Amino acid sequence: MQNIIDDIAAQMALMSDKGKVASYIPQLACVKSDQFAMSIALPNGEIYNAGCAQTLFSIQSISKVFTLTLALGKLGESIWNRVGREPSGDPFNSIVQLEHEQGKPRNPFINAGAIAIADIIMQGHQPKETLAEILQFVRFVANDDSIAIDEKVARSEHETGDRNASLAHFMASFGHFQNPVSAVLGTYFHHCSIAMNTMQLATAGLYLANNGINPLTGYPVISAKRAKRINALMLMCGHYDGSGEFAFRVGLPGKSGVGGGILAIAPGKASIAVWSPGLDTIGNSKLGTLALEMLTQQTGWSVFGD
Ligand SMILES: NC(=O)CC[C@H](N)C(=O)O
Repeated sequence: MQNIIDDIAAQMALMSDKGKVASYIPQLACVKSDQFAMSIALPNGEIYNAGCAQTLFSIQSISKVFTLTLALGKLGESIWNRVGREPSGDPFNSIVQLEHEQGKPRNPFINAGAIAIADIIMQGHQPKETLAEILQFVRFVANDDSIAIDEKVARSEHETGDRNASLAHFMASFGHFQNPVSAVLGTYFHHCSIAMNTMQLATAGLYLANNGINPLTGYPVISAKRAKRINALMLMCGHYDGSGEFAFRVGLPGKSGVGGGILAIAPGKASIAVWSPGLDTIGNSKLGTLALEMLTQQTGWSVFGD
């Protein structure tokens, strides 16, 4: 396994087109695009790393996997009254479907869906309390208490968050929100700004690769059925309008973030985190996707077979 990921990292270093770093969140535009990291965590506790696997990056939309898990834990299946379970086929920050579909976002991984999930989790509490709960959960599954929010990124998102504010206000206009829009947005911007490295992220995803149980601690995080369903959503919706392409090339449930990270789950086999900040035109990590494609080709881990 170490040879496989060392080889992938070496090949990535040779790529001339590493994609473009996100610039609509100014703080993310400062990140150097020539960085690459990959970590593969196995349910038996082994972890394999290549590249700058200790460098922290902004997990952005990957946080939506953790907030979805929390929301399901708090409110169970009733969350599906507020958020759908279908791929959107539209960009992550699109507003168009909301008008035709009574303010109900297609899925929990597009921005509108994740903002609705933030509202669901808050249950009348302040953003600070909700964020403490989200962080506590991420630290628990990553088995690492040092994980924190990057306040600079959160502020940067807030200052340039007109599109997300539009989505939130538009949904609120249908009477769906239970908390003030500004508080929901504050929660959303901050959970997107959690900073992690690939080692922490791969470890955090292990419960999804291991039937809902964190193999490092032995704690059941969620039921096996719920883990299966979250993986299904990641496969269908985790890369927005690039989800079909990701399934075609990589063949794993995966969730991308505009910070250049991807969390991919090979059920029963591994949790994989990859980071390379340069993005493709859809907003998914260019080299991250390529690295995962190489990995599934070499390991036969695609859920669709060799
Ligand atoms: N694709 C992403 O990672 C988007 C998340 C980012 N925080 C946003 O709201 O735009």
